[in-house]
Amino acid sequence: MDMYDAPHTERDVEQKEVKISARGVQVYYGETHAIKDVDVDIEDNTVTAFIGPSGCGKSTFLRCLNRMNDTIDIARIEGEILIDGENIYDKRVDPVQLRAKVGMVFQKANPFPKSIYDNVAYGPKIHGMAKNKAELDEIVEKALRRGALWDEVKDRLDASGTGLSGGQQQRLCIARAVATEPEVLLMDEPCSALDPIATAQVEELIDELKANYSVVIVTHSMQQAARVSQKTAFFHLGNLVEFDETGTIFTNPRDKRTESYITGRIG
Ligand SMILES: Nc1ncnc2c1ncn2[C@@H]1O[C@H](COP(=O)(O)OP(=O)(O)OP(=O)(O)O)[C@@H](O)[C@H]1O
Repeated sequence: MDMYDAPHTERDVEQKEVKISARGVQVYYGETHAIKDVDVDIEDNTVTAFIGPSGCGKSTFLRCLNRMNDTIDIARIEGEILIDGENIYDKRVDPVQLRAKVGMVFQKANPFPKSIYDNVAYGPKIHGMAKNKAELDEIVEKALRRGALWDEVKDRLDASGTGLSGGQQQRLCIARAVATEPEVLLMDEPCSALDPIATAQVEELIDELKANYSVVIVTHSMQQAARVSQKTAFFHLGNLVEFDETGTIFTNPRDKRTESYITGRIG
């Protein structure tokens, strides 16, 4: 085979814009050095998976991306994280505004004990996104559609969010997160409490969300990382060991530690 017959190569992989740039990030919890000098560029319109053995720092690093670690007294962060070129740790950045731009979905669905409508309307209300009820209705409908939940709840928007099934609650939390028009969505093991059918629905939704957001997902399931992500970062003992196309990480990793993890020898 000569070069003209060469199969599609990496050059054909579409280059997306960098949304988040981390440089020299260190995180300490008291004496524990949880994240060690991490550099990474996370792209827009891409699902990026963080994988690695328990305690390797995946959630810690995820929480750095919307300053959720600020809420942990003993946590100390060094280095720079830029979103659209702006350092999110700059003193002028308001963490509340930042978290509207960088939404988060947690392991366990945590709807407020309020109606489905109010769960989604809450963020847009506090951020003054709607001038009147009609505009708020529109925002709520759009967010519930983005959360792939609208058809299931449109006739019972006044019912309590906590009365939905686990999978529906998680999609409600995704709808709540997208209602404030974020640009980045962070998901910390969003399917770990869901059954296989609800997991498949949420995974399908994650795939759709990448059209509008940069999505970063922490997962313990390598199958899930392989199914939903285009880029994968492998963490080990606080180090970002390898970051590449998901296909490369799972079929041709460069580092022995990555190989051991994906073949089940560590973790
Ligand atoms: N709030 C905290 N206070 C003190 N230490 C913490 C805190 N959160 C995490 N750590 C420590 O930081 C390290 C990284 O933890 P982290 O939860 O980020 O790992 P992880 O890869 O997400 O783990 P898992 O897969 O088990 O959720 C661990 O040593 C953990 O014990």
